[in-house]
Amino acid sequence: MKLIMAKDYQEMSNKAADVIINQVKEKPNTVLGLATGGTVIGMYEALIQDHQKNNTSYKEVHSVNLDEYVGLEYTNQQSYHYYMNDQLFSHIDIQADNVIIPNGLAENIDAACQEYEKAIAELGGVDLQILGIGQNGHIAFNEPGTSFDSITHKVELTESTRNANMRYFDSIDEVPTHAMTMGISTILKSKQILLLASGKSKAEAIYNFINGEVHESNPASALKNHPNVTIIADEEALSLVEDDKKKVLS
Ligand SMILES: N[C@@H]1[C@@H](O)[C@H](O)[C@@H](COP(=O)(O)O)O[C@@H]1O
Repeated sequence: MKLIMAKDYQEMSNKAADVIINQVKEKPNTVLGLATGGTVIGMYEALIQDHQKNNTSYKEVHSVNLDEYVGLEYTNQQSYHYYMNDQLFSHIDIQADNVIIPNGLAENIDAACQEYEKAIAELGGVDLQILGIGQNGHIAFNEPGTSFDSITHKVELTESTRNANMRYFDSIDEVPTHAMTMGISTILKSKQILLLASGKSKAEAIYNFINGEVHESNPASALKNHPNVTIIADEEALSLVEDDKKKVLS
């Protein structure tokens, strides 16, 4: 596991964008695994700026997203379909047909989960997966206690996650109770993983991830079993991690 330290949110975002840009330049038909949430917005902004300035092209890129709420219309601004179009896809030259996001509106969610897993496999797997981390260590919507063997599945969101995500909704009642998410084993199949964290609210999760043992009570800890993981975190997110630990990892 490698650690790239950043001063603040902006620097974290720029460094993460650079990893993606280099990947896409090296392999134009890259399969990108994308995330939603507040953490990655600055990274998407940096990608858009680079696309406008340097013409980095996403024409041959395929993307798969980590998760989606169950039951939210795609026109709902809080759906991850809406988010991805709004924050990234409508600003770059990625082709609509090359984008897949879990179908949280499917009549049969279990079947849709299986299809999603198959669709990722048919693309040859994810080359570079971007991840945020929840305050309770969740990755995508894999909450504490999720099996490390899990594949794409439907989950009931914990109160802690619904509360953390409430800031995007008008009230807690509007926050969906369920989501569809790539499983932990789906995520671990990615060839390279980039985990981003910014701010004090993530300090404990990052400390537990770096120092804690590998255990299903901490979903992020599964990443320690992966051969190619890079954390990009800012000073606040790293504020609880000991200096020697940071040195060893960077
Ligand atoms: N499902 C998403 C995750 O994919 C995201 O990484 C995490 C952190 O979100 P944020 O970046 O807004 O802190 O929580 C959300 O619930």
